[in-house]
Amino acid sequence: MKVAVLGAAGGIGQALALLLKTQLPAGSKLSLYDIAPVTPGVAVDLSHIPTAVEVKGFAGEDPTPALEGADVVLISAGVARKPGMDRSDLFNINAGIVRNLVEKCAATCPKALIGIITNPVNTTVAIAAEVLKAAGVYDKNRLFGVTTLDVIRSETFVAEAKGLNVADVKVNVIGGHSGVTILPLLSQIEGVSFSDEEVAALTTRIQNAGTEVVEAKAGGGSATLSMGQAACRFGLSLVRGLQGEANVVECAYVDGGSEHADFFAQPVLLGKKGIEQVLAYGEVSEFEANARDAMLDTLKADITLGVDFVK
Ligand SMILES: NC(=O)c1ccc[n+]([C@@H]2O[C@H](COP(=O)([O-])OP(=O)(O)OC[C@H]3O[C@@H](n4cnc5c(N)ncnc54)[C@H](O)[C@@H]3O)[C@@H](O)[C@H]2O)c1
Ligand SMILES: O=C(O)C[C@H](O)C(=O)O
Repeated sequence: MKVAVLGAAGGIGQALALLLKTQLPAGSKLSLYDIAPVTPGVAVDLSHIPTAVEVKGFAGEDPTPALEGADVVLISAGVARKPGMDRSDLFNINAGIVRNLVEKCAATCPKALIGIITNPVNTTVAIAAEVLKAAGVYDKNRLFGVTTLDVIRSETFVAEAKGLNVADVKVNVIGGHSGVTILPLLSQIEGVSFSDEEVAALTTRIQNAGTEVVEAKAGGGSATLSMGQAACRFGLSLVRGLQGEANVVECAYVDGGSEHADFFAQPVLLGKKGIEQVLAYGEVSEFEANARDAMLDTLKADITLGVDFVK
């Protein structure tokens, strides 16, 4: 199994690469690419960790050597937010970066599963889909917006608020990955109940958690370590699915035939070809149904921006 990380010298990329080096199955290959010249050095550094995962690093303008034979490509290349910015403010720079990198994926590893981390995810995933379509290699079951950070934040915050063992808390997060488009389905969590005030406060905290980190880092970037962990969890789930493990389910932002929008985050069953089955997200409360319906204009506009960028 070969996993490529594009943007591997960045805050997320290095954390993710470290976690993958220590957690990918024995015999895997880890391929690191970034325009930053330090990238081969990041690979040398990681290669001294005693695990049976081979690491190679590539820098420069062309990611092709890093992508050859890749089964999974995780893309975190691009710029991150600073205080006062919205994720959509990253579009001008990151749209072109994602387009160019996905063009290379289409040419070099068209069957790879691609996970897009680069913001604004609601839009960059639509860009990736259009690029793959233009290259004639689009398979909606192989493209994912990585929204796992919203899931792990929800699980952490709920466990904290209710005094639960976080390992026992599972939360579906649907919609997209920005502001009101992030919708944790708190009503579905087993064994807990929330007041209306608690639901409103927790939902807002989860939706604003990225901003919480951006402000705490005070100009030094956005979430990198928690995102590294989230991307590692998601990447390992993709690998487990490819290896034929049963019942691997993650929420992700996908082209899953949703009635709500062309791309929508919801649970998916992962398998040997990527998405095996898009799963229903289940019953929602009145609060959640209203929040879901209220997000759709924003989500659809984000998607259209991405489609129009490529067309
Ligand atoms: N999906 C999520 O939940 C989530 C969470 C956190 C951050 N993000 C996003 O991830 C992205 C990366 O964040 P970060 O904190 O790692 O940023 P960072 O600035 O630390 O790292 C970005 C890396 O991308 C590299 N890069 C830039 N252009 C490139 C190109 N054309 N080809 C290859 N590499 C290139 C840079 O050299 C840098 O090493 C941002 O867009 C951020 O908003 C997404
Ligand atoms: O908030 C950001 O800009 C980064 C990321 O999308 C996050 O949710 O932490």
